[in-house]
Amino acid sequence: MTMKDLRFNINLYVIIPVIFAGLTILSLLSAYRLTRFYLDRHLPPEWPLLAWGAVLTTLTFACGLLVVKFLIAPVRRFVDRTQTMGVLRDIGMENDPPHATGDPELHRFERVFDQVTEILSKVEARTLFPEIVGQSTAIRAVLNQILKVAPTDAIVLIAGETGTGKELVAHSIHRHSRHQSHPFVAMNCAAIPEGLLESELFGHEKGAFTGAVNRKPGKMELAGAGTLFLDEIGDMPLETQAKMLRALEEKRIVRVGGIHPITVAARFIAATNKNLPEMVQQELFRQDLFYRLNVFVIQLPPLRERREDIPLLAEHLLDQVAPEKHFAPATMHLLTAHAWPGNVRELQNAIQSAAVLAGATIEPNHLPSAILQNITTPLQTPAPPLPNGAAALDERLRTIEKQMIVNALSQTRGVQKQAAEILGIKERSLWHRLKKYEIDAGVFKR
Ligand SMILES: Nc1ncnc2c1ncn2[C@@H]1O[C@H](COP(=O)(O)OP(=O)(O)OP(=O)(O)O)[C@@H](O)[C@H]1O
Repeated sequence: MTMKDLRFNINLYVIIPVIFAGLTILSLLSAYRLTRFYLDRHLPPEWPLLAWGAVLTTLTFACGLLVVKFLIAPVRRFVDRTQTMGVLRDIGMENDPPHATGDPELHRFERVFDQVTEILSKVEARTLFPEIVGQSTAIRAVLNQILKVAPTDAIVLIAGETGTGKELVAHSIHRHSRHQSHPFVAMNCAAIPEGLLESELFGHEKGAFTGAVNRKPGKMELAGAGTLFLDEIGDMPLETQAKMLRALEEKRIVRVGGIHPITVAARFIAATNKNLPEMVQQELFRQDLFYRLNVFVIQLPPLRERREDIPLLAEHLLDQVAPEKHFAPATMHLLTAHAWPGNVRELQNAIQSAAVLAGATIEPNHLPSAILQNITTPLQTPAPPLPNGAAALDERLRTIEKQMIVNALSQTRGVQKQAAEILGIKERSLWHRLKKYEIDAGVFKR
């Protein structure tokens, strides 16, 4: 805290109580003097005292108003200005629950402050983690966890389905840690043949086994004082797990075929898409290693549980491969509705291939067939924002109807007869609706 802040605090916290205490003392003294004055002259002091009391009450009331005005005015100015900026959601008080009590103005302040804090936290996340795209609550919680754990040396276990961004998160932890100026070394335990895993991890001496023609440092050594990211740790064989545990506990390793211990300075981050507790129960994963790894767990949510991130991610991923292209609204609806079992990686691949096929606009028929066939939640597709909170029911129904038609046509790859059957309407009726909504069934044909 600077000296200036300190002076401001002392001023506010001392001056206001001093003003009111001073007013009370003055009132007491003047009332005492007034009573004495009248009693000394054998006159009744009641009426003069009452009049004096009224003057003092008005004075104190005015002082209170001034203080409140002095304190509230800048807050109100700030709130008014932010409300006209348009970045805040409409905070109409009509949405307040009927039992809401208290000053509506304070309610308004509270809501604006909440939204401003939310926006600032998004801005902070964007600045600190430009590589991690997403504004869902789940992703923001993950970013907070990264910020918390990165400066510590704690082992981190990142759990999540394939393609959810585990390696990306491990990288971000490294970038925000004291190890950032040292290497980030990643090793996928599932991608290395069982017999070679130990030598990859700990290194080997020349002649340690057939083919070991030279001494080779392992990933732990290569990471130095950096970060070692062990992906798919659930696929590590039990024997290697025992050695890994020892390395984590003793912070020392011995190369395969070697005798000299080497100190390990790297920070460990592990990731898995398997259910490790279940594997422990089935004795496929060592319990002691699991406890050692299970210190700080970051659970990455699958994409289908944070659908609000899909449009952002899709735009970001398209920007990386074809910034001049854009999505047709129907394509974005389909992307948002898909279940994405392969998560962000699947989305990335879908966008890459669609960008190759498409011209300036990516239409539904440019998407991989799995996305067109595998529509799981047609009605959960978010409707485009409506013009105002009290938008007509008709408009909402039109949007839902249009989405259902688009989804049905996507499923049937533009075959109107089948689409009409899915929708439970006559083909003629579908034809009329296509005309009404200006939907070109041809774009769904592949
Ligand atoms: N939130 C995100 N923002 C931007 N890109 C992302 C995000 N999440 C994942 N990606 C991208 O998706 C791809 C897959 O991510 P990553 O390799 O980190 O997933 P993973 O969970 O480690 O996958 P696996 O389990 O298959 O190893 C990467 O290209 C990554 O950059």
